[in-house]
Amino acid sequence: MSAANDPAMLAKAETLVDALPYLQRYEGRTFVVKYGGHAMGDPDLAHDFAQDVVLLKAVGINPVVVHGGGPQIGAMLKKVGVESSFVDGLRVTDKATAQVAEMVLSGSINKELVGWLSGAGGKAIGISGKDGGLVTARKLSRTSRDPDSNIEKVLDLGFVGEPHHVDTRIIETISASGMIPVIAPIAAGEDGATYNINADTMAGAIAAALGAARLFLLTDVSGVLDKQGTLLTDLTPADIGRMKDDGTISGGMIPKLETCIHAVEAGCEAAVVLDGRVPHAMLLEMFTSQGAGTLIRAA
Ligand SMILES: Nc1ncnc2c1ncn2[C@@H]1O[C@H](COP(=O)(O)OP(=O)(O)O)[C@@H](O)[C@H]1O
Ligand SMILES: CC(=O)N[C@@H](CCC(=O)OP(=O)(O)O)C(=O)O
Repeated sequence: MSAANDPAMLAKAETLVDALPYLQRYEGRTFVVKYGGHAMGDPDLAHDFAQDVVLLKAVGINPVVVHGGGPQIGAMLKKVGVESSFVDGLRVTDKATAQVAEMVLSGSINKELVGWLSGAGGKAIGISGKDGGLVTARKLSRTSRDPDSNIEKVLDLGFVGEPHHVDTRIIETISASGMIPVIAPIAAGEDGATYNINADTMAGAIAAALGAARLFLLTDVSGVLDKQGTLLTDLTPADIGRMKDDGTISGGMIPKLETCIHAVEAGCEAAVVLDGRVPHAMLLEMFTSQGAGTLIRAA
C-alpha cells in the first residue's frame, strides 16, 4: 500500500502539521531540560529521551540538558561505606560525599547521557558547572523553624551549593556550534571548594540566565499532585507557597518547585514538571495543545 492510501501514515502527517505552529513559535529558542536520576534507570525511556532531545535540536530549538543522579550517588556512597542523609530533599554533603558526587555526576552519568545522545544521532558535549566558568557556587544557607519552640536555627549542609553567578557563554558556544550541552550539577565556589548542587536548582538557575522559553523538569510522577493525588495542571508561585506550608509538597518536590519559582521570576517563560516515565513526554507537552504535567508561570 502506498503511504498516500495508508490511514496510519496520514495520521502521522497530520500530527506533523499540528506541530507546525509550535515549531514556528519555538524556533531558535532555548529549552532547558532537567533529567532526574530516577528517570535514568530504564534504558528504553533513556533512548526515547535522547531521541526527543536530538529531535528538538534538529528542528531548530536549542536544548540544554542538566542531569541529576541522586540514586546513583546513593548507590556509590553505599558501596564505599559513606553514610548519607537528606534535609528538605538536599543531600548533606561532607568532603568525601562531594568527591563521590562529582565522580558519579561529572564522570559516569554525564558521559552515559552524552553516549545516549550520540547514539540517537546528536552531537553532545558533557561539562559541569566548573567548565568555562559556567556556574560559580556559594554555600547554601538553610534555616529551619523548630515547631515546638518556634526558634529558627541555621542548618549546616556542608558542601551543598547554590548557583551564585551563571556565565552562559560556554552554553551559547556549544549550542551555536550545533551541539547539545549536557551539564552535571557540580560547581566550584569562589573559595575553590567543590559544591554539590541539587540538579533542579542548577537547571533553574541556567534556565533563568538563558531566558529559556521552557524549563522541563522530568521526574518520576505525573506532575505536581494535590493531597488527593490528582494532577494539578497549572500553578503560580503563590499556589506553591501555600502547598509548601500545608505539607502538600515534600521531599525532592520542594527544591524542584522552589527552582520553578526562581526560574519563572528571573527570566524563564515557564517551567513544567513532567513525567519522565511517559515515553516522549516532552514532545507531548511542546507540540500538543493539551500539554502534559504541571505548568508553572509567574502570576
Ligand atoms: N505534591 C507532590 N506531588 C508529586 N510528587 C511529590 C509531591 N510531594 C512530594 N513529592 C515527591 O517528590 C518526588 C520527586 O522529587 P525527586 O525524588 O527529587 O525526583 P527526581 O530525582 O526526579 O528529581 C516524587 O517522587 C514524590 O515522591
Ligand atoms: C545537594 C544535592 O542534593 N545534590 C544532589 C545532586 C544530584 C541530584 O539532584 O539528582 P536527582 O535530580 O536525581 O535527585 C544529590 O547529591 O543527590
